[in-house]
Amino acid sequence: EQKCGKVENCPETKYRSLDGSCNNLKHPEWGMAMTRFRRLLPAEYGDGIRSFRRSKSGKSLPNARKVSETLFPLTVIPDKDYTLAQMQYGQIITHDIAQGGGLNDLFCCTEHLQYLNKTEQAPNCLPIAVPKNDPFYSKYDAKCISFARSLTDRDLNCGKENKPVQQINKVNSFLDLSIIYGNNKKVHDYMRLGTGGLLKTRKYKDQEWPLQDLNPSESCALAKKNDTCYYPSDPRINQHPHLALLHIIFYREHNRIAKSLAEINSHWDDNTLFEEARKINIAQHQHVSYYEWLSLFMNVTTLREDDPVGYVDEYDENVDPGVLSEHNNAAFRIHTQIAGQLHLVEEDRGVEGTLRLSDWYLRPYVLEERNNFELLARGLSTQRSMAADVYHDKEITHHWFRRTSIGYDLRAIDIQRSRDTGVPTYNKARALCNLSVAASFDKLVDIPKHIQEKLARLYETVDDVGLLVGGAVEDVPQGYAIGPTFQCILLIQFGRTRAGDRFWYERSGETGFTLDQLQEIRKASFSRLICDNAKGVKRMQPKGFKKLSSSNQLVDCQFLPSVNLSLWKI
Ligand code: HEM
Repeated sequence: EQKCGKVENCPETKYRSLDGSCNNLKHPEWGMAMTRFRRLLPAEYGDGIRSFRRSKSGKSLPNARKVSETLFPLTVIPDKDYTLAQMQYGQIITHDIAQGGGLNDLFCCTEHLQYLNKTEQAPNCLPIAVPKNDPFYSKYDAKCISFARSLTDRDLNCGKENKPVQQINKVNSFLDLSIIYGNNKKVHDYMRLGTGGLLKTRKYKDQEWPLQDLNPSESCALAKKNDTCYYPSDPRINQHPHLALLHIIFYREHNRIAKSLAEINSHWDDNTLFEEARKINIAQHQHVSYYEWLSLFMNVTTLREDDPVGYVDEYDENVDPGVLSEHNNAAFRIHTQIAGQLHLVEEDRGVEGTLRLSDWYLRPYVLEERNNFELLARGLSTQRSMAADVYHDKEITHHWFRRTSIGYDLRAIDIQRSRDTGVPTYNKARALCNLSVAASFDKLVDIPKHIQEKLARLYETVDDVGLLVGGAVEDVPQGYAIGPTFQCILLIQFGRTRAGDRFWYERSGETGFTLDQLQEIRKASFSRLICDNAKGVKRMQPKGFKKLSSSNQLVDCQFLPSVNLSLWKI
């Protein structure tokens, strides 16, 4: 059954599948959608199988909301170098390779975080307090818990009963723009126009927009019935305006490439045009992700050389690209750089207005009003992201989904989610990374003293601190966005994501490009993507993830390197 990743036969094709199956011909299920997250370390559950991790002495760990409030206070400090685009591209990468959420019975408890300030304890739902007399309790608790209970270990764990539960990644683990193309045929086919290699789009104000979701439900909190909400090629597309904006950039980029290819190769049929455009779109995205984004973010010299010329053939069929739980449920949950106010920025880079993030969760239609799309696109690459530190914006730690509920704390959800998913302790991850293991709070060498003291007040022993919490409070070395433990995990993950992808864009052979084409792909940049797909943006700085400066000044879009598609002429 697909859920457990069984693939019978792999078709012969030079293009990627949608669900990631058959990328690896020896292990066709590796990296496939609806298969289990991988682990570096054994899961740590309270009962060894599925319940929240507990303290070493067997007690509940400190309340997640309390941990969030104590360790991740509210302050707005802009980053010195990065633009908000740097943060936003990170969310695109995350969504491209992982979608977790809950399939184990404690997931529902995480949903109750909004009640954390109340004191009564919910049965079956230990660390979360939900008042029984609250209407939400019966609605959610009963529904959730009974759903969860109806799942057997078999459902949860691909038939491996009585083994520690492993959560399922609903999307494929490859960096392949599945957020745009879908992870399954049904979604994919719905979006294909069937001619010219194009994706279906809606024309409005002389621009192309994604299809409207005709049955919007939980994925959208519409103000008025007919307001636009986008068809969920990825269910998270509507989450907030900047995320939807980058989705649209990639949609338009696909059609832009397909139209050019159709002019160059008029004999190509719909499918060839579609697959070749998809392949180029994905290649550019992989290039921006690794060379422009990841290299900014952390020291990737151990991951690859800076500026390769020629092919990079590192594919290894023994490398499993499946997303790691330690990555998805701890190290990569980098929510500290999120900004609560989104600037609307004019062509001269003056700020014309601001959108409050929590006003616009699940209301993407704001992009289509006035010229907001362009104003927000410029804002993304002009406004600075929040600093990579312990401080978080209250839009995310108090008001997440404020308009549809009383407001969640995303950081508390992260903390709870990592306990849900059996993520191991900080010390165990440090040992795995060959970093020092602390015998007491004051021996946490990468964590500042004042935070060591807070940890000591929250936890019984240093061995109770989870990877997500310990890693997120480490000192961040100058020029990086995360501390050494998270860097170690990300290096493992992104090393596997590349070396485990048979279709990696820098490879030679029939899945790759000609050398000349590859050198063209290497001209792709975030700024060029914006220039080509946000019509009203006429000037961008070459490095869109970095703030404007004397060495990164605005230039006319035409002067930014671009990929010459005429090299695809056959
Ligand atoms: C405005 C920006 C962002 C918002 C509003 C946001 C919000 C969220 C939400 C609501 C979740 C689900 C939490 C749960 O139920 O477990 C989540 C998960 C996650 N986020 Fe973010 N996030 C943002 C940016 C980022 C960035 C920049 C990164 C990394 C660089 C990131 C990494 C992750 C990861 C790895 C997950 C787990 C994914 C999954 O399993 O589905 N997020 N985020």
